[in-house]
Amino acid sequence: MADIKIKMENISKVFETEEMETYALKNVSLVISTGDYVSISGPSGCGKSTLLSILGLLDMPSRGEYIIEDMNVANLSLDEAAEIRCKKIGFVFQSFNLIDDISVFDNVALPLRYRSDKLSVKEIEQRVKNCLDKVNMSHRIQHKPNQLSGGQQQRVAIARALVADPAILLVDEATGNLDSTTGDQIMDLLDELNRKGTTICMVTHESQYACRARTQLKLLDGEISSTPIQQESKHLLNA
Ligand SMILES: Nc1ncnc2c1ncn2[C@@H]1O[C@H](COP(=O)(O)OP(=O)(O)OP(=O)(O)O)[C@@H](O)[C@H]1O
Repeated sequence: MADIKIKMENISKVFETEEMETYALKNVSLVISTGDYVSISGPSGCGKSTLLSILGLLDMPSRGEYIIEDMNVANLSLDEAAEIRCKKIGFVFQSFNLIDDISVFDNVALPLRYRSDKLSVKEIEQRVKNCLDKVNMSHRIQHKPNQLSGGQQQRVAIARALVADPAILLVDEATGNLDSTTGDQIMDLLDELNRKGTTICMVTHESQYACRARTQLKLLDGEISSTPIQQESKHLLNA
């Protein structure tokens, strides 16, 4: 049986104000195994961002179980969540969120420098170079982000997301700021990273990208509305 990276059971998220309760997620259950490639799609307001925020420990569920690599993470304090997020989650956003004042090298090194367990300078250098190789950006290591094209900036952002060797890469509309050709190239890169072993969970509203994923989840009104095109493996939903 494949290694389970992520397991959610009956995750619900309710946003409460004095006047009303909004159920953004209702009893969502899913399993993501090592090497999976999962897409999450659905109409505006169906809960995609909420699910990604909870997967990425940016927000906590109201109810339910959330396990990352055997660790129960459903009820962490903000500080605990930040520490685990740093080590276990790689994020790629629509806006590349790179820092323009520092080099590509330093942007990619950032997640390693903010960890509580410090790595040696040499190890940081090796990891950064290795990740820039993976995304074909080694030739721009001393450039600043604003000297790069949009597609190149997204490649650097992907390298930064991979540098801490996370359990999973969470991708939020990675192609939203790119023209279609560059967007396709970024998707090709994600496909390649997945073929080489990176576990990916991606939110997209583009059906031609969603269907590249092996497991395609559709959300509707906070619930998983369709089971994936099921493979022989363990991407079981609502188990
Ligand atoms: N902070 C909040 N307070 C109250 N309701 C919220 C809050 N955040 C999200 N919601 C509600 O939760 C539901 C899911 O929102 P979410 O942002 O996850 O949807 P989405 O699928 O990502 O939408 P989009 O594709 O438009 O970005 C929506 O009905 C939204 O109005």
